[in-house]
Amino acid sequence: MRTGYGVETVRAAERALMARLPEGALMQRAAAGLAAACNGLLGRTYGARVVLLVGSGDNGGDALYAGARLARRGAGVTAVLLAPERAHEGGLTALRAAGGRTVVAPGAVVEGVAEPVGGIIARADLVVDGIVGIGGKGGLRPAAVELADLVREAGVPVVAVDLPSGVEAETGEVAGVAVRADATVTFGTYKPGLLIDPAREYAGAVRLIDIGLGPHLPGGALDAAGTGSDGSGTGRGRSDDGSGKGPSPSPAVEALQHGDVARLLPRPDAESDKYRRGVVGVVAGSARYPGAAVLAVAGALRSGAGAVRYAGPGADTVIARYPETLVSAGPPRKAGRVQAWVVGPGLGDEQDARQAVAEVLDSDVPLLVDADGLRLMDLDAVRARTAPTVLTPHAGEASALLGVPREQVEGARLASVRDLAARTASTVLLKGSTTLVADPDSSVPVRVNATGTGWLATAGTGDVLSGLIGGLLAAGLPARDAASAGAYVHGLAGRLAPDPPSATNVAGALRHAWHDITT
Ligand SMILES: NC(=O)C1=CN([C@@H]2O[C@H](COP(=O)(O)OP(=O)(O)OC[C@H]3O[C@@H](n4cnc5c(N)ncnc54)[C@H](O)[C@@H]3O)[C@@H](O)[C@H]2O)[C@@H](O)CC1
Ligand SMILES: Nc1ncnc2c1ncn2[C@@H]1O[C@H](COP(=O)(O)OP(=O)(O)O)[C@@H](O)[C@H]1O
Ligand SMILES: [K+]
Repeated sequence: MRTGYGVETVRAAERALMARLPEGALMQRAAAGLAAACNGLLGRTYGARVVLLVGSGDNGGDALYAGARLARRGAGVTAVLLAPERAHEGGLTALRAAGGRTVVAPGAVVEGVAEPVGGIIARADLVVDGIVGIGGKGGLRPAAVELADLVREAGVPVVAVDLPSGVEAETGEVAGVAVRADATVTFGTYKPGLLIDPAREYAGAVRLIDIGLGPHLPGGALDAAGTGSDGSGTGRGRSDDGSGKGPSPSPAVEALQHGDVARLLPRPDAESDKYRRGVVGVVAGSARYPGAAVLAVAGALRSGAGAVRYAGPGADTVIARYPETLVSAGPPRKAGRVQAWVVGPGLGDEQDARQAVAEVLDSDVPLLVDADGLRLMDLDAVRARTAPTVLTPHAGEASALLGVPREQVEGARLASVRDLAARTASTVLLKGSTTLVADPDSSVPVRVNATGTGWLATAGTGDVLSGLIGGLLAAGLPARDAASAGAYVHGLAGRLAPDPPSATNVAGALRHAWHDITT
């Protein structure tokens, strides 16, 4: 499991660790890791031109100490200081002692002459962004914006220290201008902003440097065990990471890895039969959108469930394509027993569709609602359900449910998915550039999916995902595990399918993804 912690949690862990170490030792570990990463990116450090962008906090300190290390290996290092009188003193001394030089940033409010740094940046082989790290508040200040603009115009390689300056560590939001990095060297743990778009996109390739923080982070042992079970960290009433009220007892976000998903995916044993393995019922498709029925069934058939029932107007189309499906043309209540329902893809908005959604909402088995189902569902009925409910909106559907503009959902994905999960008392999977899965209990970490690809943004792939997750629910996975494992397998299938994939290709590639994960 890959975990991301909020700022207060990171700071508390750092305090605990620092209390056991000599003064400055932690920053030296960070700087050593940063310098090693820069050496790797430069290829040849001797004679390379390195520019450090140095803010007034410890993030700048990391950059200065790493710059000193690079200078000792023969790099020509220039530090551009945003606040010369507040720059990290020890770092400045170390850099100067190693032969590095300093200049004052344009826009820096200081006595002395600001030097034109555009040329220095444009000629750099590498820019090290140490403007601001986890201490950043709000959008970048004007002098920092000016530097970020110069770096963007120069188009030179950038490595960000801990985080690209200007992105929100806590949320992945980006308020205004931020530095775009080719790589980010982060310390001790991932931060949510490194895993969630839009910030994730600014970070480039992320490298985690171990500075010994692990044992001081809450929930670390549990996460390392990779149990993936629901309820980790529950019941301890964490304060929300954005509140600044103190560290939380669990990670803010976590991302499943291959091993975690392998442990979650259903596996038949000697006593299995098709009913024990789980039967998933699919209510999808309409005269207008018959393909959605086929695609949702395609996903369900590759989910590891024992059988797939289909109920609705697409029965003939489905059986023609997948003879292994148990089909009926009537309403869900007449389809026979299932262990989970999927409702919504391509359902249209006829009266029959509305009635079908109401019927499955009324059932006492796990339910996934997608697409048209999200428009047709009665919110009170959703909240009143006794069995788990999974909602799978894209940003547009989430914006309609939340009553906010779509851009707001896309700009604040973490807050949006948490809000929707709390309001609907459901597990919510928010689709898009970063797929997030939130539990209705806000103390449970939000799962971030790491496997997707932009190629999945093609018609019908969401239908496949619905069927897949529904099958995992029928096989007995808890809602959060079914949704996040489903997103993982689906994202991997998107990558394994030939470019550019169609939804049918993605459904076909699910078995390759499954094989890749479990063997
Ligand atoms: N605390 C520790 O033990 C360690 C911290 N490390 C580094 O220290 C960083 C955190 O250091 P700090 O707490 O000093 O905070 P930062 O250096 O991240 O930022 C604080 C400084 O940035 C300025 N600032 C805040 N918001 C800004 C904005 N929007 N635009 C421009 N300037 C802004 C503030 O005036 C303040 O001086 C981490 O990100 C990491 O790089 C590492 O050295 C590892 C060890
Ligand atoms: N930019 C993107 N990067 C990665 N995955 C994406 C992106 N945009 C969409 N997706 C994924 O593609 C799928 C599209 O689902 P959806 O929007 O419901 O489409 P449809 O209704 O046509 O099936 C989802 O799995 C979603 O997460
Ligand atoms: K930074």
